[in-house]
Amino acid sequence: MRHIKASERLTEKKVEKKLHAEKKSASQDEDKPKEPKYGPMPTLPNQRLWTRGMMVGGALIVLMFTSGKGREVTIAKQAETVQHKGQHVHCSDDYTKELQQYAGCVPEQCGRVITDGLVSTKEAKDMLQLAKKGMALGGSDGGATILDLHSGALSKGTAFVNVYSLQPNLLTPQDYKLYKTVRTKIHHSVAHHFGVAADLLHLTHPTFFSRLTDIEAKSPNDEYWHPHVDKETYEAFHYTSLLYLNDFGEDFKGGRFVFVDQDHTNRTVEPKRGRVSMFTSGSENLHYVEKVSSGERYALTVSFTCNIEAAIKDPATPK
Ligand SMILES: O=C(O)CCC(=O)C(=O)O
Ligand SMILES: [Fe+2]
Repeated sequence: MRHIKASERLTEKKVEKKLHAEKKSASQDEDKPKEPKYGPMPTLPNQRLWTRGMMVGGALIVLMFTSGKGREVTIAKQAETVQHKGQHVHCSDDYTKELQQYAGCVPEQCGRVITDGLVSTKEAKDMLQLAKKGMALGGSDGGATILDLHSGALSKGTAFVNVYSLQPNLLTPQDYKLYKTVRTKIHHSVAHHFGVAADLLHLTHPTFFSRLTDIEAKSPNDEYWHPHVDKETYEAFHYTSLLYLNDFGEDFKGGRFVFVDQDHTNRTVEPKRGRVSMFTSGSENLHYVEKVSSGERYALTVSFTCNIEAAIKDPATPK
């Protein structure tokens, strides 16, 4: 067992409190008690009550079978500014095996947090330019182009090329600096919100820029809209974060991020430039991205692990 320092304990307590408070306010938002609209219910003779009850019950059953859709809640709209808005979600069993091995790092409190303002609009704009510069050297034939500045992988046609082989001096010293500044901010924010000491958390593969469009998929890599669990795709993942680089509804249509929750509720995040979404990577956070219907949607996926063997380094100037 790792000995948790008193100061860390305090931080964890605070985070726990914060997540509780956020959960409370989130559910309060969603389930505000309504004033009775039509005044008190009239009292009815027993028989009529029965018939009424049967009718209402029947209608409910029909509704359940015909709608089958559950409800939708928006966690963060593009037009609003949110600060650490999120929910607690009961952790899945996905981490049980690792709890001892990576004590103090593996999620024990699961959920998601969305925050604007951590990454400035200027930083997000500059990151977008960086993504565009790299992607100009390739691009998928289908709807999803990815650029991984750690490995150099870039979609081209229906396969991948290495941007550093194509252009060794692609990134300027300012580019490296910007990338590192932004990813360090996200790193500390993930650590803080999930109550983990930042040095126990490591950046992992794949961490990449994405550009999503409405172009028809040409390879399985282009099919970005399937519901999935990040930890099932990449075992080392413990925390996933996303930085959105442009705006839903303005730069592109469709492309909202959707958490598919066990309570038959889809909880949606609308991408907004500079918005960061962080969540635990297990099956408590099943999610998908809606198909983009027009425009180009840019984001950066930043992935974290507790397993130092799966750690990757920041991109650095070639020697
Ligand atoms: O771009 C997004 O909003 C999410 C992408 C995603 O689900 C992923 O990279 O695993
Ligand atoms: Fe994902």
